[in-house]
Amino acid sequence: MKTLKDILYKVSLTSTTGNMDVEVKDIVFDSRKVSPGVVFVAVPGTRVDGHKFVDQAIADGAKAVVCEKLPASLQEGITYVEVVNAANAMGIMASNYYDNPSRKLKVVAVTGTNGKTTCVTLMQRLFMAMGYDTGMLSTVENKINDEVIPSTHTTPDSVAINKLMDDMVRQGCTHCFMEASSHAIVQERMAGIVLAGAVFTNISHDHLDYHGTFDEYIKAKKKLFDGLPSTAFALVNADDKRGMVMLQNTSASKHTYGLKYPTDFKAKVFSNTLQGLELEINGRPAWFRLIGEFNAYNLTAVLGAACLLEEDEDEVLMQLSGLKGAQGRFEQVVYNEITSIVDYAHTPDALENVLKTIQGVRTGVEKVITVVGCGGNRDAAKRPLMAKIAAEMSDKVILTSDNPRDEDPLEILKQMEAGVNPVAYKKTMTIADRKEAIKVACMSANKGDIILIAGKGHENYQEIKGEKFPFDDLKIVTDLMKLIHTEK
Ligand SMILES: CC(=O)N[C@H]1[C@@H](OP(=O)(O)OP(=O)(O)OC[C@H]2O[C@@H](n3ccc(=O)[nH]c3=O)[C@H](O)[C@@H]2O)O[C@H](CO)[C@@H](O)[C@@H]1O[C@H](C)C(=O)N[C@@H](C)C(=O)N[C@H](CCC(=O)O)C(=O)O
Ligand SMILES: Nc1ncnc2c1ncn2[C@@H]1O[C@H](COP(=O)(O)OP(=O)(O)OP(=O)(O)O)[C@@H](O)[C@H]1O
Ligand SMILES: N[C@H](CCC[C@H](N)C(=O)O)C(=O)O
Ligand SMILES: [Mg+2]
Repeated sequence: MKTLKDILYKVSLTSTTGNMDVEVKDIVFDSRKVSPGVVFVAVPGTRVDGHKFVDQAIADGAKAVVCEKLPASLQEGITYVEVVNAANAMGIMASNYYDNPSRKLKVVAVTGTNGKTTCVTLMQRLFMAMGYDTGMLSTVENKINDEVIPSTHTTPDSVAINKLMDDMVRQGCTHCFMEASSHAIVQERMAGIVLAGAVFTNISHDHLDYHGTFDEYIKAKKKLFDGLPSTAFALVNADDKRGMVMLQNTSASKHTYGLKYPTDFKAKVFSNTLQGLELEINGRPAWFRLIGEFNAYNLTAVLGAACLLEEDEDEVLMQLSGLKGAQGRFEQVVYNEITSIVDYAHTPDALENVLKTIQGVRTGVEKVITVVGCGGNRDAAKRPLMAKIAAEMSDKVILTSDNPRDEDPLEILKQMEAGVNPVAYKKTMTIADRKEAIKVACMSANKGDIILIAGKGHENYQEIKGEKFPFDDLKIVTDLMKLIHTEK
């Protein structure tokens, strides 16, 4: 078992009081999960300050406390460690506790507003297809080879990341592909993780509720690149205005990908249909099962990362060509010649891209019917924008609920409606009940039409006031289509 001194290696300390040789049973940052013998780390949060729970943690058996501010009175027999940044210290401690598993793997992190899950899913499947044992940390699921470990966040907390990576090492994995959300970067969930590479997909409007300004949001993404070691690669989308910004202060080797400018990894779209994408990628023609120009970016990023990990380009392209996209990303069900698409587009940029793709592949006079909502307790500024885009780019729009959480669904919908241009009122309606909204979309569709159900993708719940009720867009639309469109 490791001692407190062992796991504090490389943490910036302000002061220590008590026995540093105390054995550590676990690292815990939630007082409600404390058991005897653990180290409790007090982290200032967005709702409460973890320092408030130090006494509770000790009462429940914590042997040591790591904090940014010492309590007014210290208890006998407890070790107190004062640090500059508790979340950062916790990441380093977690890495030490698990013997730095990220150093035993090639870890590639993908950041950006959209495309992270798609990229890491493709990367993990690609490396599995090429014969490697690999792990993945993503929004949809965490994986160690084929074993699925349910995911609670896009990027787990630092203790969970290290535990998962330790399991990956134990199971013989050589690579781990992970999403780096901006929340995780700001909250130091990846402190102590050694990366072999980082990829930037794009940045657009999201999470301003959390970051405050767009500049702060950009800074959060950039921090990932600023912290890369010189042994790592940094691969960025050169077509995104902020791609080069990410490279400004990195010590890593710098690489670009894109569709528009000369880049290290470059693609051109030959054709884009509901069956797949035909690209010229790094000068070679190749066919892929994914749909939409945005996926041409994702595929090029994946090709780039694999080449920078020194894989053979021909082999990569051959394997990549056979792969399916991630669950809930442009998933299609065709019933009675009506195509229903479930997609996780939950930002204005993603919604616009998906609708552009649909507009690009429609062949005739068929209608595009969009069902979309915006999450509660999340960035409110995207609500009118998403409704505006949906109304402008569809023939019929049904605004509905998407995880209202603690907010009033009707209030969220009012904010969405405010973005709809009056000329589009006629084709827009609001139905708060998401199942009812999908049903009306199915009833309005005729042969050839395309229904887009956006925002929830793989999610199998609707979160209302702290409770998650079962809800699965794909299953609901499939059942409703059969019910409504089976010819009698
Ligand atoms: C806004 C946000 O990111 N919150 C995360 C944050 O919680 P918080 O700062 O609100 O914590 P808090 O409730 O204020 O508590 C502060 C500290 O006191 C501790 N505490 C609290 C209560 C108590 O009784 N005892 C106790 O010890 C808490 O464990 C915590 O350490 O730290 C927690 C522990 O790591 C996270 O679980 C939590 O994620 C919440 C659930 C969440 O919804 N996060 C989302 C926004 C998120 O992280 N999303 C990104 C993806 C976004 C994207 O699409 O790009 C993700 O990576 O998943
Ligand atoms: N490269 C891209 N550029 C723009 N939009 C994209 C891109 N890739 C995917 N999208 C759109 O964004 C949606 C979310 O994609 P994905 O889940 O891969 O992103 P993510 O970054 O992991 O999102 P999250 O932050 O919620 O985890 C997709 O359903 C699709 O509509
Ligand atoms: N990772 C994103 C997912 C949003 C998905 C959407 N369905 C919602 O609930 O708002 C978030 O937590 O903001
Ligand atoms: Mg994701």
